[in-house]
Amino acid sequence: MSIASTTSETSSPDALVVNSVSHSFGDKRVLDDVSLTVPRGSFAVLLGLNGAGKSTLFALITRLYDNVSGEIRILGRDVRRTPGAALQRLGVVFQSRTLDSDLSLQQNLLYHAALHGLGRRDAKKRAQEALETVGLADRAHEKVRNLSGGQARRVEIARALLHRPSCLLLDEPTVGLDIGSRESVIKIVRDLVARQGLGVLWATHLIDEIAPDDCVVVLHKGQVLFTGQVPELLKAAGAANARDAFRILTGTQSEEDAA
Ligand SMILES: Nc1ncnc2c1ncn2[C@@H]1O[C@H](COP(=O)(O)OP(=O)(O)OP(=O)(O)O)[C@@H](O)[C@H]1O
Repeated sequence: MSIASTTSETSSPDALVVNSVSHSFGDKRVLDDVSLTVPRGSFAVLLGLNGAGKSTLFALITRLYDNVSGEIRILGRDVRRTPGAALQRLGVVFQSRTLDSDLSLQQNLLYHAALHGLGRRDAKKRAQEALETVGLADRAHEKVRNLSGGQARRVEIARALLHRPSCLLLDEPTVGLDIGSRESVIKIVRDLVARQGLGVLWATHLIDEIAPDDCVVVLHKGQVLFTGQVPELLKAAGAANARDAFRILTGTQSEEDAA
């Protein structure tokens, strides 16, 4: 990840650019001049404790809230000026579960595809492909309520891929999952980056989800404290491992601060 942001539209724009974005709820400033860039084909980790501002940033990127300051671009398209074109290139897995448990996996996906204006036949084909990508094609006609938490997350990833986005946002996608399910979800997303060149922004408070060559953005109390790869993080903090580096940078001490 580069700190320098691509603010103009180019022939090969970054998957996501957030440039000098701030946000307040009333008097409370929860994001303060936040900038980050996720190039295509890269896995970027937005690392922050509860309350750091990760979900608020996601709400601004997805236009749930309006960014009144700064600039957000998806594949070069400004989300405020050209929201349709920008959001068309974005897939999102939100923190809270949003599948209909009384519908089958395929029905959940077809419903979402219809919202994106996909025709029925195309939607069925894409739904099958997306379920194959997450290893659940053989469960397409089962009800979501029969799935484990990790499997349901994988369906949400499949759903986020239906309209073939170039940028994928995932907000704490592994919370509440056991170790095996977490690993499977992370692997699916890393494979999407490696094989399909998606740019991924993965928000988490779990330091052990970071791989050495990931781009890491440390967000703390609404401010970006660090942007770069793990070796630079260790160097910047003078620490032996990422957990210690995070604690030093954020001034947090206790074990439970960053799991
Ligand atoms: N709608 C809101 N109104 C007022 N304050 C809010 C609102 N949403 C979030 N906040 C506050 O903004 C700050 C950032 O919250 P946010 O949910 O973005 O953090 P987070 O990093 O996603 O943490 P978590 O994982 O716990 O959701 C917190 O102090 C939170 O209490």
